[in-house]
Amino acid sequence: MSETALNEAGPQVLEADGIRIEFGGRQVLSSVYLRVQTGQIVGLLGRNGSGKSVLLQTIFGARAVADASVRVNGRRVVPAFRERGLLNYLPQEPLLPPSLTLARAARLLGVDLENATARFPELRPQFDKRIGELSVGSARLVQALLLLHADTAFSLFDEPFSGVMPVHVETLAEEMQHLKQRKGLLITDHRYAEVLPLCDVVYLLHQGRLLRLDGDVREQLRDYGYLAG
Ligand SMILES: Nc1ncnc2c1ncn2[C@@H]1O[C@H](COP(=O)(O)OP(=O)(O)OP(=O)(O)O)[C@@H](O)[C@H]1O
Repeated sequence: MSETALNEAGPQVLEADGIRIEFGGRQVLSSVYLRVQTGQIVGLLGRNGSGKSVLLQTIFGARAVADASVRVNGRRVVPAFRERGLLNYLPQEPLLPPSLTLARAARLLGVDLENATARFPELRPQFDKRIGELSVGSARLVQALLLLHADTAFSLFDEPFSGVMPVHVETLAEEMQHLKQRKGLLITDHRYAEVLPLCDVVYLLHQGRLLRLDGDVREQLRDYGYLAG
């Protein structure tokens, strides 16, 4: 296991701080602060276009932002993806090349495919298939599972449940719940009914500000117009 993921001294804390982004004079993120630690699942909700993907890209380091501070245990790590074993990121778009077989993709990511798919017997006959040959939902599921099982302290997931059938969404959610014993997960997905029960902390991006929701989360989601009233 990598040095970052294996820390007997206590949880790893990933923080993003002072993230400000504007496009064409429109402030999408204004001075956002977000925290996730190993052992936690953190949910990031927000209306379409509120800036969830932009925030994940910025934390990962795929989007350069002036003055953005991303820290692990207080140490600045920008771009974070360069830090070995720190984090991986499932974008909204397909991540892995369609020409790779599942088996090869797993090997490249250092993941034991048998173990990663143990709860999904339907995937077993597909190990030698190329990712491009899988159905859209199966490809999404496989990519989420591989990143979840990869040896990083954190995983950032942008819509991991998108296109995945309900029975697999439930099992993937259970898998996330199980894997958080050794990781911190930051998840954004509009399937809030599946996301909310998973989360230790819920943030809502609303008009450029990131609000940490405590108390009756659903009521606040209604108040801010994310859910119908
Ligand atoms: N490169 C860019 N140039 C201009 N505007 C951009 C760019 N990238 C993102 N935006 C804008 O930033 C805003 C936030 O986009 P983002 O994709 O982060 O939203 P989101 O919350 O993930 O939305 P969704 O729920 O629809 O996935 C949107 O208004 C989008 O149009």
